[in-house]
Amino acid sequence: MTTVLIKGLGLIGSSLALAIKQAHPTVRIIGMDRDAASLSYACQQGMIDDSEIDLAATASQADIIILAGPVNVIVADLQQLATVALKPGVLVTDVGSTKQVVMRAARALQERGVTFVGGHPMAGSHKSGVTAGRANLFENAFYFLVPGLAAESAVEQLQQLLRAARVKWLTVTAVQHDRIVGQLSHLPHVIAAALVNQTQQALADSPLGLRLAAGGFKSITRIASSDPTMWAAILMTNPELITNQLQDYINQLTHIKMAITARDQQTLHEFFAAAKVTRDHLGPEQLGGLPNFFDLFLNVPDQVGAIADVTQRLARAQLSLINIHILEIREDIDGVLQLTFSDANTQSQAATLLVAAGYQIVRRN
Ligand SMILES: NC(=O)c1ccc[n+]([C@@H]2O[C@H](COP(=O)([O-])OP(=O)(O)OC[C@H]3O[C@@H](n4cnc5c(N)ncnc54)[C@H](O)[C@@H]3O)[C@@H](O)[C@H]2O)c1
Ligand SMILES: O=C(O)C(=O)C[C@]1(C(=O)O)C=C[C@@H](O)C=C1
Repeated sequence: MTTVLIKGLGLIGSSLALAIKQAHPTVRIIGMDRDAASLSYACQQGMIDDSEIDLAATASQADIIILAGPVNVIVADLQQLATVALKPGVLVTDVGSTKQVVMRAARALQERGVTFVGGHPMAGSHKSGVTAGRANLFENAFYFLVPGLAAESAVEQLQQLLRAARVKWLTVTAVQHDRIVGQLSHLPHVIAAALVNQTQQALADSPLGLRLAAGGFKSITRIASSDPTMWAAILMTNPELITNQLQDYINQLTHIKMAITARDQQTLHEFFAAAKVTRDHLGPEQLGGLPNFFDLFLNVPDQVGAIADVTQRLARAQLSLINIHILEIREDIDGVLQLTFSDANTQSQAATLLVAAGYQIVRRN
C-alpha cells in the first residue's frame, strides 16, 4: 500500500489530498499540520487516514511526501528531511509558489540520493485553510514541475498520483518559473493589496468609503483577501525578481501619470488600447483553471439561531457549503453572512431557496 504524507493541510494540501483519494482510494494519506482543528476536520471529512505532528518521526513511513505549508516552512521541512531517516525510493515534492529557493533547499536532500521534484499548481484562491479544499480546485489549470535532477519516472509517478486533479503539466526551470509567476501572480498580489490600503486611507473621511466600490474595484482587488502569512513568505523568497517587476510597473504608472498631467489624450488612448487588445485575446480558455468560488452574501437578523436556520435549510436541501463566514453581526443590527459554494449551480439553488425563505441576498460573487 502506498503511503502519502502531506505536510500543511490548508487550501492546497487538502485539495491535493481529495484529488489523490478520488483516483486512489486505497492510498493511505497521513496529514500533518500545526493546527489540530485542521487535522481533525481533514480526518472527519475522509481527506486523510491518519494525522501526525512530528515530521522527523513520521517521514520514514512515506513513499511520497508533499510539502504544502508556506514557502518558508517548505524550506525548513526540506532542511529537516535531509537529516532524518526516509524510505528508500521516497519521492519528495512541494507546492510552493516560488521555486529557486525551494530547489536550493532541496540540494542537501538530493545529495543523499533522495528524489525531489519541485511543483506548483497555478491555481488557488484568496481563501485559505482546510475547509476551502476541493478536489477540482486545479482542474484545467497549469501545474508547474521543476524536476531538477529527478528522473522522468519520478515525474510520471507524481503525475499518476495527482491524475484526478486534471491539470495541464508544464516542466520549467526554477528561474523560468519565478520570473513568470512573479509577473503573473506575485506582482498582482502586491498591486491589489497596495490599492486596497491606499484606497482605505484616501477614503477614510468618507462615511461609506470602500462600501461604494463597484465591479472594477472588486475585480482587481479580490486577491487582496489572500492569506498574509503565505504572501509575506512568497515575497521573501523571490525578492530580486519581484522588486525588478515592481519597478517596471512603477515606470508604467509614472508614464501614465505624466500623460495625464500633460493632458496627452493620444498616449492615454494608446495605453488603454494596448492593454485591451492583450486582455481581449485572453478568453477563459486561454486563462487556466475554472472559476474560483461562488459566494452569496446574506442579510441575517440579530437573533439567536439565525445562522443555524440558514445552514439547516441548506443541509435539508443537500446544498453543500464550502465555507461560512460571519462578516458583521452587531447588536440590534442585521448582520451579513458570507456563504461559499463550490459551483454556480449550487450557489443559484441556494439563493432561490433562501430568498423563498425570506432572506435578502445583498451580493453575490
Ligand atoms: N493559495 C493559493 O492560491 C496557492 C496556490 C498554489 C500554491 N500555493 C502555495 O501552497 C502552499 C500552501 O498554501 P495554501 O493556500 O494551502 O495555504 P493555507 O494557509 O490554506 O494552508 C497552509 C497550511 O499550512 C499549515 N502550516 C503553516 N505553518 C506550518 C508549520 N510550521 N507546520 C505545519 N503546518 C503548518 C497551516 O496551519 C495551514 O493549514 C504555499 O506554499 C503557497 O505558496 C498557494
Ligand atoms: O486565484 C487566486 O486567488 C490566486 O491568487 C491563485 C494564485 C494566483 O493566481 O496568483 C495564487 C498563488 C499561487 O501560487 C497560484 C495561484
